[in-house]
Amino acid sequence: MKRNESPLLDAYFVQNMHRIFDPIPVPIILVNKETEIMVINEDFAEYLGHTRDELIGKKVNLIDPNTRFPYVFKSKRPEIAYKHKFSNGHTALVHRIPVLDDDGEVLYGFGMVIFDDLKNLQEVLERNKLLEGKLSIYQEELKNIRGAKYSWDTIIGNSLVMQRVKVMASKSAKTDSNVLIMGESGTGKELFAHAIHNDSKRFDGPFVKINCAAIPKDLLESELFGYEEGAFTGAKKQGKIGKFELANGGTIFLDEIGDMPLDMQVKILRVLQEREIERIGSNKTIPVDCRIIAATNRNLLERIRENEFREDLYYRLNVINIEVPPLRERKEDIELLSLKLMEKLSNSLGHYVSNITVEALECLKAYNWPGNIRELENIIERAINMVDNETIELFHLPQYILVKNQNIYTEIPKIQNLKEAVEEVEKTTISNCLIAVQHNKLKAAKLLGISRTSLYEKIEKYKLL
Ligand SMILES: Nc1ncnc2c1ncn2[C@@H]1O[C@H](COP(=O)(O)OP(=O)(O)OP(=O)(O)O)[C@@H](O)[C@H]1O
Repeated sequence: MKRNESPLLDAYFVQNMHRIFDPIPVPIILVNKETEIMVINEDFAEYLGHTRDELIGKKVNLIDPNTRFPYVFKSKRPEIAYKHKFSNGHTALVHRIPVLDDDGEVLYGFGMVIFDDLKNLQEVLERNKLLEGKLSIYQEELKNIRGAKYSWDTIIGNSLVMQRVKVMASKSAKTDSNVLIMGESGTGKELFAHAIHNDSKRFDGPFVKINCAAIPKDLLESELFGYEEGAFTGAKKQGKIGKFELANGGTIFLDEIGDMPLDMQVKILRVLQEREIERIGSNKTIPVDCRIIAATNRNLLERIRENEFREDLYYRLNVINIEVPPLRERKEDIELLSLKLMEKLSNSLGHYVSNITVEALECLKAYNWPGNIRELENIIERAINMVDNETIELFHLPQYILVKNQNIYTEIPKIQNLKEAVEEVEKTTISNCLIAVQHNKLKAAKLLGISRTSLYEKIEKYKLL
């Protein structure tokens, strides 16, 4: 069509344009350069409260005095998502687009209502904002629940053995091989698993932990693999996603793997080999892409000899072996650990304790720590609760540690005058007694063989409240 030819005269063109515009479910209009309405779809005509025949050929400003087509033709720039108030009172979001020829001259104006009621749009936007807000809260929560909490910095210990273990563990973080972490209970195996995940290429994915010893045998399979709707009596109606699926893209930490029942060991082995699972009650296989870190405080070779652990599973898991040493083999770490734990626990208990006496520290170092760092944590927490000022002293430590370390009193003799020494014994005895009877003063006075008044006086004197 030539530029000067009026398209209004071309009924065939208009008819065809209506064929295109009418099925489009948003109001659309095409005006010529004189701003006369050439094409308008049924939706728009209805929106303006007219029939299409009433509108075709009319100057658009007669129908809508607020029209901005003249400005758009002048600027030759499209107006995208502009707010527009129509003469019928509707406020909408509209596009106004000038159609230019090869010389940049205006041919037509194309208009379109993209949102016909701004009040609704506001609601949609607010709902969307609310949903986005909620989503980010849940994503954050999920990250906290499923993410790994600890990094190398949170693993305290500078002893040579710990440095070696950390180097080994950080190397393992750079691979995707299975890792088996061994060590006594409370040595920090879980901390290592978190740190490896956090330092691996999967750090952004989930870190999913399952304690194989804590979950009843019958539930372990459904926890690990999930189940389909109605898979067994008592199953949740909508089914359940298992830990392996949850860990997809991340790491699954199989804690206490040495206590896993033999029948489950077979199933785990299959997942390690096939990298796929089947939910209970389904025979559909689901591929899973997760790294496996297992931990145990058991001697797995012994368990294999006792036919309690599968040898093939052991070798599958034990690609990288990390042995976390017990605390008694790294006593050099006790001071740093105690100070850091004091800092951490003071914060959570809201009672600031920052020092420990040499005697108390020596006593901690002389103990053999069967419960490892978990036990040290408990003892520090207990002491913080007993301390009046900012220093943990010998008598803040539990009796069983003091008894086991009686030799340290002879090894490090402390010269005191007799009055001070008697007072120290008195203070410790009363303090221990009060803890033993949970601060029941009547009971304590009876056990100590003194009057209640005298007990109150001594409590005050030694600030034992
Ligand atoms: N090196 C460390 N630095 C700081 N805290 C530690 C360290 N090792 C262990 N802990 C703390 O000791 C406690 C026990 O650690 P963790 O649960 O990792 O031990 P575990 O070896 O996995 O024990 P279990 O075999 O009983 O599961 C945790 O509270 C942990 O924060």
